[in-house]
Amino acid sequence: MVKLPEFLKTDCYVGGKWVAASSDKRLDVTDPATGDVLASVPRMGAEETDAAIAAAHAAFPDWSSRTAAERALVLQKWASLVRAHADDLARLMTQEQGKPFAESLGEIEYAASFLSWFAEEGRRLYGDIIPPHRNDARILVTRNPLGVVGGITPWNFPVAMVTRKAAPALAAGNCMVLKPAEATPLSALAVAALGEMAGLPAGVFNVVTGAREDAPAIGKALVDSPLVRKIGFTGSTAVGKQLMRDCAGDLTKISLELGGNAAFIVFDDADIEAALDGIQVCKFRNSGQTCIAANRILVQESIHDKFVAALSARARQIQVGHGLEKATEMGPLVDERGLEKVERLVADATDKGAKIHLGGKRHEAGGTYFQPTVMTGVSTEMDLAHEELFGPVAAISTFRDEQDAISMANDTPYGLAGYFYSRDVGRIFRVADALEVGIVGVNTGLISTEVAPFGGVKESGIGREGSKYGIDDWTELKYICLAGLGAAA
Ligand SMILES: NC(=O)C1=CN([C@@H]2O[C@H](COP(=O)(O)OP(=O)(O)OC[C@H]3O[C@@H](n4cnc5c(N)ncnc54)[C@H](O)[C@@H]3O)[C@@H](O)[C@H]2O)C=CC1
Ligand SMILES: O=C(O)[C@H](O)CS(=O)(=O)O
Repeated sequence: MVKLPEFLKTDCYVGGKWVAASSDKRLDVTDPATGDVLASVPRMGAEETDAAIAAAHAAFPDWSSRTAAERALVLQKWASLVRAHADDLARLMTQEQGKPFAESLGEIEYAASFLSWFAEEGRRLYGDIIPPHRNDARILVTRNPLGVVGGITPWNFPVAMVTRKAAPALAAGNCMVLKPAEATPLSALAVAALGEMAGLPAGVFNVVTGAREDAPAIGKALVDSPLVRKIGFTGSTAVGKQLMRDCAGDLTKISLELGGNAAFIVFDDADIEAALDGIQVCKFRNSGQTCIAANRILVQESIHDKFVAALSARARQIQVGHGLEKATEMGPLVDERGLEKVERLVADATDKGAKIHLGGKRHEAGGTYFQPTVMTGVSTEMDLAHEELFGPVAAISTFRDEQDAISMANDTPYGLAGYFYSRDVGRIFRVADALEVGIVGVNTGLISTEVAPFGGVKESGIGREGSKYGIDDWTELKYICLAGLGAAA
């Protein structure tokens, strides 16, 4: 366990103070690999959330009136502190979320990159001066902060999803109340501690934690408050839709990064070894618990058997274990609920005719570990063709030709990411254009970067995070018609 007291926080961060719940109720945080209790955090609700909103509201005038360069200095300091504490943050993340230490380290750098990136994007929130419609006037357009904003984040990237929301929001001059996932609150509180060390003024960034059953009340307090102008959410499509319905009450803006059902297409002209490398990162990273994971693997008929054999041989080598063990390449699923979902989807598929080539069951290591799994003969009659697996299961189907692959890939209400491997340049442009997604990986399974717009279409979400586009949703335009200036001589 991380032993740096100024770093590991087990109370919530509200108005620049570390506080418990008014009820004193607390939630145990456990290591998914061992079931050991790591620490406990407050179980907050509407009352404490309202207090955090009030603190953010009180902090907004000063924070928003600072220059973008002054805010950037704090965010850059925050980024350097996150990087300076990468090992401890990564160790903490591995213990509360389960991913291998090397993946946690990678996520810490990814998280810091959002702070560095948006520190500078905040300094480029340029407006416009538009040629006026009358000659005694000037037209100005400015981009302004919203005020108090809310963030609700998931457990699968417990540090990067926090900074991917907080960095643009604060860089634009907003003040935030964040609710992290019940499974991984310690990572979010550690990020807040480093923000405090970086010089964030009291109330600019607030973190309220709670159990799963507290989430609706915290969410409702955020959505219903007339002071909260926007909610940024990453998580399941079901919860995202509910939040969007609730935001309609007083038209609170909302951006949604929701579930996916990514197709991973391997054409017969693909570099097979490269495609296998791509599946390694796009299917088995984070034990498959990412919304951009390869949920459906579509392999062209002529290379199917060779590909399945090669993939099974690779998957068989994956070292499963505790994320802090050096040899570990894949950790446990985050909780029993996630494990039962994977078991249900695998059983449904085999009942409907899918064939297991490798794995398919709980791992002999026990706990919430699941075996790296390779299944073939997957069809649209099976639930896992339509539902986010969020597990280390390579579900393979075959396709005849390019049009068949595109139709299968687009046959889903989701539209976050899609991947394909081909070395035919005409096919690359045709398929990239035809996939109904927000993100396309061509000859790669790893698309995550702070410089590119991350987000989905259809039922995978609204808005984009990261990139020069990622700050827009945390700002509002103002048009100023400056008239009475007299006509130019
Ligand atoms: N798109 C993505 O990155 C993610 C997708 N998922 C999908 O969602 C499934 C379930 O995972 P969960 O972690 O349970 O996702 P979830 O959507 O239930 O939780 C995500 C966040 O929303 C909060 N939340 C839950 N219900 C809420 C409510 N009524 N009001 C306000 N906040 C609420 C949770 O406490 C957490 O902080 C996964 O199996 C996966 O399919 C989950 C996490 C991330
Ligand atoms: O940036 C990423 O890699 C994703 O946000 C992680 S997830 O949303 O696919 O889980």
